[in-house]
Amino acid sequence: MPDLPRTHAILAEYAGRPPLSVLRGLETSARGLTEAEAEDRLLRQEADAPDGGTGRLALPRHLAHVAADPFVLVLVVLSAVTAVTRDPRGALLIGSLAVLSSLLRLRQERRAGRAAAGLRALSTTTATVLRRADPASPGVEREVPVEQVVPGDVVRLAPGDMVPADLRLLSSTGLRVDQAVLTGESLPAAKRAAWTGRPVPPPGPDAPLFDRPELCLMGTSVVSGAGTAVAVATGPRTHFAALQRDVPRAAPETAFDRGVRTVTWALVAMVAAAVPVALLFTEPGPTPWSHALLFAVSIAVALTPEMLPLVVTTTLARGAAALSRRGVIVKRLPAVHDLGAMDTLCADKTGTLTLDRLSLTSHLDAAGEPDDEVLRWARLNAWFATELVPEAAGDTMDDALLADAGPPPGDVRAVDAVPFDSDRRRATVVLRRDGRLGRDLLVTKGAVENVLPLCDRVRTPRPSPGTAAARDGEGAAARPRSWTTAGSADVPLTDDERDRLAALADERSATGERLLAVAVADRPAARRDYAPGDERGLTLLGFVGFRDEPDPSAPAALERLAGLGVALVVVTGDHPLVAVRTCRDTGLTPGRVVLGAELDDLPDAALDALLAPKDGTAPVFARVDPRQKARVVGALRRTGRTVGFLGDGINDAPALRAADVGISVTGAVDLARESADVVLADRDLSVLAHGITEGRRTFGNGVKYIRIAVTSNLGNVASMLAASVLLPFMPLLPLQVLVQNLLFDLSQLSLARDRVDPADLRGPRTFDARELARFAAVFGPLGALFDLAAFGLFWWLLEARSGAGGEALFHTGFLVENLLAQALTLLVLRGRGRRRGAPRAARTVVAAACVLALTALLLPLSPLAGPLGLVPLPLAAVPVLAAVLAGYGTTLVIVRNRFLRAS
Ligand SMILES: Nc1ncnc2c1ncn2[C@@H]1O[C@H](COP(=O)(O)OP(=O)(O)OP(=O)(O)O)[C@@H](O)[C@H]1O
Repeated sequence: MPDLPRTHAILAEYAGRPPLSVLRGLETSARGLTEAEAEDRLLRQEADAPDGGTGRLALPRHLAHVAADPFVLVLVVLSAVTAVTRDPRGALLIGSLAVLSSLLRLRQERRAGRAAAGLRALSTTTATVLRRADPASPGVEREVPVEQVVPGDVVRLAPGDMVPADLRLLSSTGLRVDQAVLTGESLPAAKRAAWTGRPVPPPGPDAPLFDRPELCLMGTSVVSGAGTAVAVATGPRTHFAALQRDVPRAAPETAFDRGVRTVTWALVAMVAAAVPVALLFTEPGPTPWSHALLFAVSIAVALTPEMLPLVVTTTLARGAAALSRRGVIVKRLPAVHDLGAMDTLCADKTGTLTLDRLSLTSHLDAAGEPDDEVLRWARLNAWFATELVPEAAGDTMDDALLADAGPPPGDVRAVDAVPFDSDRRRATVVLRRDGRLGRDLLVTKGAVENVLPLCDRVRTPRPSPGTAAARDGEGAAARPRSWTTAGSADVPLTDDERDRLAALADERSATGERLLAVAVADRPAARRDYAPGDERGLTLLGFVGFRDEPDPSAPAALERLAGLGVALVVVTGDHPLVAVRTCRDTGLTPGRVVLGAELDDLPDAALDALLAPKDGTAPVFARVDPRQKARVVGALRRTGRTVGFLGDGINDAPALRAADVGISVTGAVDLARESADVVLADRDLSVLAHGITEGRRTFGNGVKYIRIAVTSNLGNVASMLAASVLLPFMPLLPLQVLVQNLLFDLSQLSLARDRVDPADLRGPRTFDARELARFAAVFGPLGALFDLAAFGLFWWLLEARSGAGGEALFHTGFLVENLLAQALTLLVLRGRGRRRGAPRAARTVVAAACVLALTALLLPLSPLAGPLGLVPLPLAAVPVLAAVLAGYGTTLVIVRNRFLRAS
């Protein structure tokens, strides 16, 4: 794969050349590649990819990764030490354990990987390319998965698109690209294809490529405007891929990662402490030094829940599969858990609290009276904005404006646009009309606060508006009566008038109406591209109003979320009064309303204080831009919350990435879906509630495994250490410790399929290392106590003191008792008990416990008994085992119930 200087050189070569020369160099045309050429290039591209284009780890590399696991390495070392101590059979068995556990993990991870890839494929990002059936045919737009874009493809860019390759622009309108992934710069950069006719010097080897206006690099995304470009480099050959290889960036840590890290470190500390303690305990007496070391290391292994990665992957994969059946696609497996851990959901209001079906409700002049003229200008703006930038952002408003409108008059055309974006909250088109040589007319519509300050004149109301227009018979999209803004009707905008207009807008917003201001400016035609700086000196014409009805299902869904312990924080780009009204209409009690502009002046500490939960209300953030949305999410996380962000727009992407779990919807723009961890088939809060419950179920079973494994291992190790002090020989051979550990771990894999107590689904759940420690501190010693009781009984009853045969008997008795006790532990500690309303254990768990118990009883009679150093138990052992286990089972249930009552 090319390195960074090489990708730089390839792009630099194409950057300075005229478009035609670029197309020739890539052996393509402005009408795109033919299907056959594209297929040919794709085959070559896939053959070239290190993973064969699957995106998954190749088998040998995956195997190497699994084999490098610390626990496997410990087993390998143990096997080597055993071989050195002249026990080849033991060495072979330990070696087989290493191979078995690696293969098991490999199989499970590949299965989970396949399932996750399948789920990701359900929400793939696509690119729009031009392809031709044959060289003579015209280019036709086709949506293809991003991985199928090949060099030479002509790509169309629209707002919300991820740039699918390294591209050289051929044409563009108001294109602005977010390059934060490459530059860290949050403000979008303007891109243009402009070719001056003279070759531009290519960028030097140190000049950053993202500075070049004619290059759009993979990894960046389109914020506004449109463009057509040709792909120069794709996939692993892009500048972004080379950059990643050079400086791999760690993904931000999620709630799930944090939890696993805490538990893992706690266990590593315990293991590290166990080895010297075990050595200390085994040193005296006749035990050879090498055996003592072996025993110490096997104790360390016994303490480690080595199946943790496997159990976690299995439970998550099962959770993800269950979610996909309910229309929730998980793109990153740990997001299943993060969904369950979420305690705060940030969402905008459109489509979450409202139906997202905007309808046009009013068109008013500056006095607040109905005026068709205003509607005509607003429609011209919407029509041409959509024409120039086909998938323009904020198109729900444009759609509503154009719903019953015909085409604009034939003598009007758009020459340029400064497209909508969430920072400016307005859209401008530049129109020319036949016969008006040398004049451009700017038509701007946008949020009242973002348009009014750009106006210095206002068109005064006309008498009996609407009637004249109706008589024109030109239809709603016809040319407005007065094309120029000059004339007696336009007067300078005074401060008093500004205040009055703002008050008028507030009054209507308070009813929930979403208002856009409409303004125009007549100028001498410009000979360059228009930019946001040209939106000034406008004449305000009036307003258009829309309504987005509250979603009738929202109150019930919000109640369900509240019942699950998830608080909603509304974060919207809309007007504060509209936001408050919508909250009230859906049964939410809005707390303090914070505007985006206020947010910028608020230091972190003040923001954190503002976010602290107060009297059941949550603050509402209104008129916030994309960066401010992300800041709110970051602040919530800082205050210890686990935050989900639900959004579908370009303006939501930074917040989706900043959240613990970014949630988007199938119909969202590519950028939003790409930035999300979870994609919902429908933007429906009750679907999300299902997702949260499933996440908690998954988490609940993972936690069960960790609790039971840590507790039981801790108990075992304690009893073995105690026994090694009391006995003149090791209580279990190292190999026996490992076999016992492996059998128990295998049985615990069944927990991935267990039922979960309803109590565990009620609130947000995260790993709680302290709770885990308390649990282990109570149940670990309890297990050890009964193990020691079994020792005592075996000691006297089996007369284990008498010679080597006695040792083997003791080992066998201890191993069998231990495994049977673990089967009981599995069944008892998995839940809260039937009397507390907990569901019965799943059949798989019961079966696993039975298999474990049967294996324990049959192992000493099997052919494996010899290599494992086991002997058949005498009949006298049966009552001992029965008494100890009956006592253990009963005590375990009693203590569990007490423990649960106390916690
Ligand atoms: N097509 C458009 N043309 C002009 N102005 C628009 C257009 N779409 C939206 N606006 C203005 O920009 C504001 C912010 O829009 P943005 O898309 O950031 O958030 P929103 O859709 O209003 O709110 P929400 O966050 O609830 O989805 C809108 O409230 C509106 O005033």
